[in-house]
This record gives sequence, C-alpha cells and structure tokens, in this order.
Amino acid sequence: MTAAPEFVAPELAVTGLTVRFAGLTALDDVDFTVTPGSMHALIGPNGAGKSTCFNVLSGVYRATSGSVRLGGTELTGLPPHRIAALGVARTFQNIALSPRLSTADNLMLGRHRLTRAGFVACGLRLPAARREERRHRARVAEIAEFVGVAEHLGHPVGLLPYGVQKRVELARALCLEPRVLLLDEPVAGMNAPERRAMAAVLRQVRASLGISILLVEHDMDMVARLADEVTVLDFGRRVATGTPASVQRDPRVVRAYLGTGKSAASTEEAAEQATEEEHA
Ligand SMILES: Nc1ncnc2c1ncn2[C@@H]1O[C@H](COP(=O)(O)OP(=O)(O)OP(=O)(O)O)[C@@H](O)[C@H]1O
Repeated sequence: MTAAPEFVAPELAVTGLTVRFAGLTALDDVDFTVTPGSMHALIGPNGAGKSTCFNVLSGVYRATSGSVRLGGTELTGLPPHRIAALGVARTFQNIALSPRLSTADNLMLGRHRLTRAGFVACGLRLPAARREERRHRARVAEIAEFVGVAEHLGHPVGLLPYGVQKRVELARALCLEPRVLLLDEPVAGMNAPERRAMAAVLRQVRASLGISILLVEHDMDMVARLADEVTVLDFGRRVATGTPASVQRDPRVVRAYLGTGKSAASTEEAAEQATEEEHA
C-alpha cells in the first residue's frame, strides 16, 4: 500500500503548551516538534501529562495557553471533528471499536469522514452512493491487508484476539487517510509475538505511507526500537528531547522516569539491540 501521490506529511509543532485543571498544572510550557514522516514518542511516568497532551492535540481538551500547529494551521480551539478532518487520527489506550460489528464495518465507520454521498442518497442506495461504497470497501480491504487483518474482515471484532483488535484499531485510524497518527499505547497489554507484529506494522506505516506518528508508550523497548525522537515529560514539564539512546542516558530522564540504574541499563541494551537490527 502506498500514500496518495500528492501526500505530504506536515510538521506538527507544539509550542508553549500549558493546560491547567483547577489548581493543577497538567502541562507546563511544553515544546516539541514531530518532524514530517517521523515517529516521535512521548514518554514519562504516570501523571506526567501524556494523555492530556494527546487530548489537546485531538481537540478533546482546550489548552490554557500555547499553540499546536499542523503545517500552517492552528489546531488549538478546534473541535475534534475539525481536527480529524485536517488529517489527525487517533487510537486509544483502551480499544474503542464496536465489538458486535465486523472488522469491515468498523473500518467503514472510519471512512465516514470521507463519504461524499448524502444521507438520503445512501439510504435510498442510489447508484452514486453504491459506487462510492464499493470504492470505500476496496480501500478498506487494502488497508486491512496492509495491517494484516484481511482474514478477519467478516468476523465480529469482539471475538478477535486482543492483539488483532489493536491492529484493527490502527487500521480504522488509517481509514481516515491521516497525515498524522496519534497512537496511545499501541502495544499495551500485548504478549511478545503481538508486540512484534504491531512493531512491524508501525514500521511499515512510516516507511510506506510517510505518515508522521506521535506515540505514547510505556514499553521502553518498543520506543527504543521504533522512535526517531523522544520527548520526555515529568510533572507536566518537558525534561528532555532527543534520540532514544540519548534520552535514556540523560541523567534527568533516569531520575524522572527510569528510576533505577537497572531499568536505564536494560533500555540502553534495547537501544543497542535496535541499532544492531537496523544494521543487520
Ligand atoms: N480532566 C481532568 N481533570 C483534572 N485533572 C486531570 C484531568 N485529566 C488529567 N488530569 C491530571 O493531570 C495530570 C496529568 O495526567 P495525564 O493523564 O495527562 O498523565 P499521563 O502521563 O497520561 O499518565 P498515565 O501514564 O498514568 O496515563 C494528572 O495529575 C491528572 O490527574
């Protein structure tokens, strides 16, 4: 699967982002930039502000101050559907699919924003609406094949193994034809083979589609293997930005996030192993 020829991933620039909830500062003057076509991880201990940041980027929360720009467009203040229409798609920490619907129908819901035929034309199944539906179903099949869930298109999502459901969720986000993907803990709760399968798909998404990806992930091995750049938050503040290897060696990060020398060492090993894999 490839991106449309005119596809260009825009820069996502977060500047001075601050979010306050009645007396609590969840994000405090945070800056980072997701370079077009790169994979950028947002990490930090529990309560560091990662979900709050995702919620601002997708329009669920309003920023108290600061700016989020996608290319030349300011996103702060826009409602979620407008942000989605600009090409920002999101997956959730907990699976947010309709379990009784088939994989195909869940993915068709993901195409809703791109549907041109009106409600009446669809309801009456007029020829133009039927043609459009065929076109969307063909694209859904292509995306399902790309993320490795094609064999499950006819199955109710709720009956699929957890790791497959997470890939269906990714497929649904891709059905929006996004320019930026926000992935909230894409491998949380997965076993090792499921993690490897998801990592392989995410690498393909970046390599073949050129979509910019912002990823919240607690699994440091995944971050070390996948991310081009990492931003570390602690108590709502950015404490470091850099390559996975450089942030893992940053004493502020070790203090804030990794806690013990032991976990820092294990994540360094993961970074070294990832580099070896890339060079193999
Ligand atoms: N809607 C809200 N109202 C009040 N406080 C909130 C709200 N959302 C988040 N917070 C607070 O903001 C801070 C940051 O929370 P957030 O969920 O963004 O952290 P996180 O890094 O995503 O944590 P985790 O890894 O546990 O998901 C926390 O202290 C949290 O209690």
